[in-house]
Amino acid sequence: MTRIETVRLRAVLDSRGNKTVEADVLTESGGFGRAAAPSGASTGEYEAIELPVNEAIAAAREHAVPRLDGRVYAGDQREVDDTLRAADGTEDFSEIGANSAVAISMAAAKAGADVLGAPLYQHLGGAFRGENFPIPLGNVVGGGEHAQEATAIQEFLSAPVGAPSVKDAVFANAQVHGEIGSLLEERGTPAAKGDEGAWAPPVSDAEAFEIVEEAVETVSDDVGFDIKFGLDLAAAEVFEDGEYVFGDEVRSTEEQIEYVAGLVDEYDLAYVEDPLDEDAYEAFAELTERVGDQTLICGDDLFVTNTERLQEGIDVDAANSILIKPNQIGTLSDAFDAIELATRNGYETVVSHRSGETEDATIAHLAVATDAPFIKTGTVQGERTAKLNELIRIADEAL
Ligand SMILES: C=C(OP(=O)(O)O)C(=O)O
Ligand SMILES: [Mg+2]
Repeated sequence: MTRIETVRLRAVLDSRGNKTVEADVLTESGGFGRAAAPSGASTGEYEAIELPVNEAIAAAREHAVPRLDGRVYAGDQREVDDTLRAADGTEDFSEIGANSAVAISMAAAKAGADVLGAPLYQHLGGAFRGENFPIPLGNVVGGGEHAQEATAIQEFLSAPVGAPSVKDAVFANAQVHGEIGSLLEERGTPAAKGDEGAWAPPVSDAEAFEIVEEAVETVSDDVGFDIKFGLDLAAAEVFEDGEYVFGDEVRSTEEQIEYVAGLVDEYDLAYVEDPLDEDAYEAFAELTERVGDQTLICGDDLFVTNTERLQEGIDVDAANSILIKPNQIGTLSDAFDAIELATRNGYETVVSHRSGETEDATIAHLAVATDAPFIKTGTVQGERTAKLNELIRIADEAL
């Protein structure tokens, strides 16, 4: 049986060198699951609360663990996650921390899968899961909150939309990353890397567009399938007193809509995340009305994986896509609910990492389990390749 015997919590390192929560779930029959919480830097105002790690662990040990040990089945994800919510008692996990909650939720899912002898994506997706694989959106150039002295736009994302397989797509993104490294070297532009492993060169956004466009064209020609690119503008981070301040460029809301619509046309962008502020439902709707049939307009800080905020967006046609980050909302069940609501309403889902990550690969399984058309989980660097390589293994049935 999958009844939880013990939940263990500890602090481990994330990719930024910060502490994060890791959970082990052991079941009475010897099942085992381990998972760690990721952590954002450009966090949305409406996200569930990440507590300081020692506080989150102490609070979860006091309030959640006694309700789980010996009482709840790890294989019953809803029961695990309802128990976490009941133990917390707040809307936003401010008592036990969304970092403790999501680590326990994901570890329980893995323990449930272990007892069943099934891969995690199979346990989460069930027998009638579809057979699609997500297209990986790979961060290749970036700045914003993820790197100093780099682009004002947070992420330029390679989007290998024509790749014949997930493996081809993953390798193509890495090739685009490598090509950009060569282009920067040719230009004599020194470039560090940002938190997610993307190049973080000291260039303007306009220059970055030219470099990324050239790289995706070169690699697309080489591999023989279509590669586009997209953006995460993370606009809420630069919205100040009613204006969008991207480096030296300051724009009103109408100007920002005009600017982004122009970029979609000029670069045939496949994907545009958070082009406007996290409260700007109407402005989002205006942009979606203009270019939503040409590209994905995706809400990250806008929706924060929260069904209530997503429903508000659906009501006004604010976007046509949602980013899914389990730690934004606190449990896998909540993330599933957001995916289901999105899918029912014709929104595309993009399962996503955070800028602070660990080797945990749960999101690769979540994307496959839910038939998500996209996954955003970086391009290179160990904590990113952990998810990408897991996707390749899933496709290869090699788990
Ligand atoms: C992954 C992102 O960054 P962070 O985790 O810093 O929110 C994002 O904004 O989509
Ligand atoms: Mg984002």
